[in-house]
Amino acid sequence: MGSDPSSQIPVINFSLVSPELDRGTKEWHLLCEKVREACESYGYFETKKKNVNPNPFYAYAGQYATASLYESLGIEDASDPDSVRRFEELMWPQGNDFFSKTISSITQQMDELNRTTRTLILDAYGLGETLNSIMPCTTLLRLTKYKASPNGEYMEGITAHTDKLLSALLCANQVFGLEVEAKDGQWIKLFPSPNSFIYMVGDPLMAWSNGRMHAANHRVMMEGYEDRYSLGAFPAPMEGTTIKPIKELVDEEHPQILEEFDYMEFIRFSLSKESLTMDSAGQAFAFAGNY
Ligand SMILES: O=C(O)CCC(=O)C(=O)O
Ligand SMILES: [Fe+2]
Repeated sequence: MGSDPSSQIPVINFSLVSPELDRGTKEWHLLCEKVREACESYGYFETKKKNVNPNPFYAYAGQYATASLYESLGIEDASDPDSVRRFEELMWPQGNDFFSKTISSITQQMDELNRTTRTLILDAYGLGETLNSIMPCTTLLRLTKYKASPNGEYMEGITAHTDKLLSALLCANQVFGLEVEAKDGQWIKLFPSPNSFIYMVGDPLMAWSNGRMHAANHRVMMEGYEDRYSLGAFPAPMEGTTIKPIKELVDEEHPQILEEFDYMEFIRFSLSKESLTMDSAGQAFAFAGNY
C-alpha cells in the first residue's frame, strides 16, 4: 500500500471470468480471494468491465436543505422491462423508447456483475455448495444528479452514509466526487476509470457476513463547474426478508455481532427521527446490536 491514498482502492478485473464457465477453476478461486479481501478490508472495490452509457436524468428526491445539489430518481425492480416502461410512461407520457431500452440494457449488465460478485462472495466463504444466493433481492436502479456547486467550491453532494441496501454498484460520468472513509478515518477520493464500476458493501451484507465485510462510510463532494450524474444498481432485499448472520460465519473467534432483524423495519428505522442524529454506520448496531 503506497502513501498515495488512491492506491488503497482495490481494483479487480472481472473481464476474464463468468460464473457459468469458470466456477471452480484456479482463476475463479483467485478472484474469490480478491473480492473477499476487498470487501473485508475496505468495504468497496472497483471492477473493470466494459463501460456502457447510462442516461440518468429526472429526479424524484432532492432539494434537501442540507444537500441542495442532490436530486435522485429510483426505478424499482428495474430488471423487469415492464417496470422500466412504467417509469418511462410516468416521465414521458409521449414515450421514450431509447430511455427504456438503455436502462434495461445497463440494468441487465449491472445485474450480471452483481450476480457474479455475489457468487464470488459465497464461494470465497466456502458457502457456494450449500447456498445458491445470499438473500433474495430485486434491483433498485437509482439515477442521481449532483449540480455543480456555486462558484465550484468544495461542497457536500450527499452526506456521509453507509448503504442500507445489500450493496451498491455505482458508475458516474467522468465528474469525480465519490469519497470513501478508510478504516483509519481518512477520506479517500475515488477516480474510477470510465470502464469500471464501484462495488460498495451495504449494511445488510455486513450483517449477513457477521461483520466480516465492511460497509464503508461514503459521501459525494462536489467541486468545480460540472454537474455529476451517477447510476447505481442496488440489490434490494425483498420485503419480508430477515437479515441474519450466516451461521458458518459465527464461531468462537467471530461471535455474533447483531441480532437478526427484519429488513423493512430496519429501513424504516434508518429513516426515523431517532436515527437522523446517528452516525449512519451505527444505525444497524443501534437497531439490532444486542450482543
Ligand atoms: O453518486 C454516487 O456516486 C454515490 C451515490 C450513493 O452513495 C447513494 O446513492 O447511496
Ligand atoms: Fe451510498
